[in-house]
Amino acid sequence: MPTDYPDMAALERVEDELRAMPPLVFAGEARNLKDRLAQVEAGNAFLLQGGDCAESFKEFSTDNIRDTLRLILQMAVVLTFAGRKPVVKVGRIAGQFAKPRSSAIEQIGEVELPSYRGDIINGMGFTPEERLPDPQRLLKAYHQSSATLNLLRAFAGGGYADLYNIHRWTLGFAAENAYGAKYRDLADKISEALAFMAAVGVTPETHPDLSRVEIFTSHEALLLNVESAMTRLDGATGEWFDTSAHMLWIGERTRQLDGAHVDFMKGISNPIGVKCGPTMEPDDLLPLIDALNPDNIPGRLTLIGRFGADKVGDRLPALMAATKAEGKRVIWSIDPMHGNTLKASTGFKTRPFDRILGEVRSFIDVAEAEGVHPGGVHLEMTGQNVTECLGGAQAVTEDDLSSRYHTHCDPRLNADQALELAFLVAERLKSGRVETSEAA
Ligand SMILES: O=C[C@H](O)[C@H](O)COP(=O)(O)O
Ligand SMILES: C=C(OP(=O)(O)O)C(=O)O
Ligand SMILES: [Mn+2]
Repeated sequence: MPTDYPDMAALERVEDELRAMPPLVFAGEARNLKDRLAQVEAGNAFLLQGGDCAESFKEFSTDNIRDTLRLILQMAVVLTFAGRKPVVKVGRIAGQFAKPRSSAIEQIGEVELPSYRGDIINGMGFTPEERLPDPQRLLKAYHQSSATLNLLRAFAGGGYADLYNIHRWTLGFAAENAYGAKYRDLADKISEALAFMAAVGVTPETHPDLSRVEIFTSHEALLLNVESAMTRLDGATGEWFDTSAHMLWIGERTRQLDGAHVDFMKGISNPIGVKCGPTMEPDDLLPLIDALNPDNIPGRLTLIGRFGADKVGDRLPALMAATKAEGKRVIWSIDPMHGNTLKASTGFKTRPFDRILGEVRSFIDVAEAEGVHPGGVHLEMTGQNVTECLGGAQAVTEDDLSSRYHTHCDPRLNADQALELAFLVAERLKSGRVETSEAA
């Protein structure tokens, strides 16, 4: 529970308001996601989870939401085509506002101020006023999440995500480079396949799923006062659901077995994730799994490794071997972002694309060696043409970082880099296709 609001009574009033707000998602939708994730656990599908590190009030716009969705759709098409498996699409979106920070204090020169903790708590500007927690921000984040979700639902079901529109998704800056061209080739092949299917009678009229997609939302369940205020009883089943998102995850800094975050997540029935960092041992992981998924329900629990390209090969095998040996029905996914952050000589927080890719590759290697399905990727990315991560086909350099560095917290892959990563993962999934489906 945050205690550093200047007016705690005002915070409590806002929490009461949130308790009275309509849910952002329904229990049935969260259950649907759990079913889709059970297919990932069984090795029959792949999880693509991605979006901003930190959503912000400033970057809230129709274009940003559309471009993030477009990128997710493009990546999903690439992964589906290669892997021949459905891709479960989960955005870090419509609620991903709160940030855990390494340090409670930020110092610039002689001045020390409380750190920025995400727009849902305080402001990014380096002034005492901005850094003061303001409860009204909780309501602003709720309403922004609601509008974001509304637009996502409209795009997902109202024609934009129609596979017959696949060529329209190529519009945008990513269209002009090597991976844009590769994407256009793929889109051509899919259009041909759709034309063939239409000729044999499979059309959106007979198969409405061809013209809509399922997109789910997720964020880190960091602010337990907010998550509790959004938790509702599902009358149909008597289960509690956190209705702020379909899926919630526990961050690397708050995954203590006897901690409040684990305790909260035990009580909700949404599908959940846990970040697994380089200090985690099998003896930490197994009790955590028992606490969070005591009935071993497939689709309930996703383990999101985030070790660093240099550590994943050392740290992951024992964890994967333990979950396999103990028959734990969990999904293994990889977040190749948070273990690969460094400070550029110019002072910007950044991540080299080759390390990000390296961690994904090692993850797939380890999973194959352990006979485990490499179930998914968890990415910080944006549909915008930002310069936050180094490298990629467009070779963003340290000097380029300052030109379009817009993130409110961690460096994100831009649309080019994310699409490139999807193609490279797709190639690996393609080559592992036979073994993976046998293992499933
Ligand atoms: O998104 C994750 C964390 O909030 C972030 O990596 C912490 O960054 P910091 O080390 O700059 O606080
Ligand atoms: C805080 C995050 O990651 P982690 O908990 O893995 O550091 C995040 O996903 O933004
Ligand atoms: Mn982050």
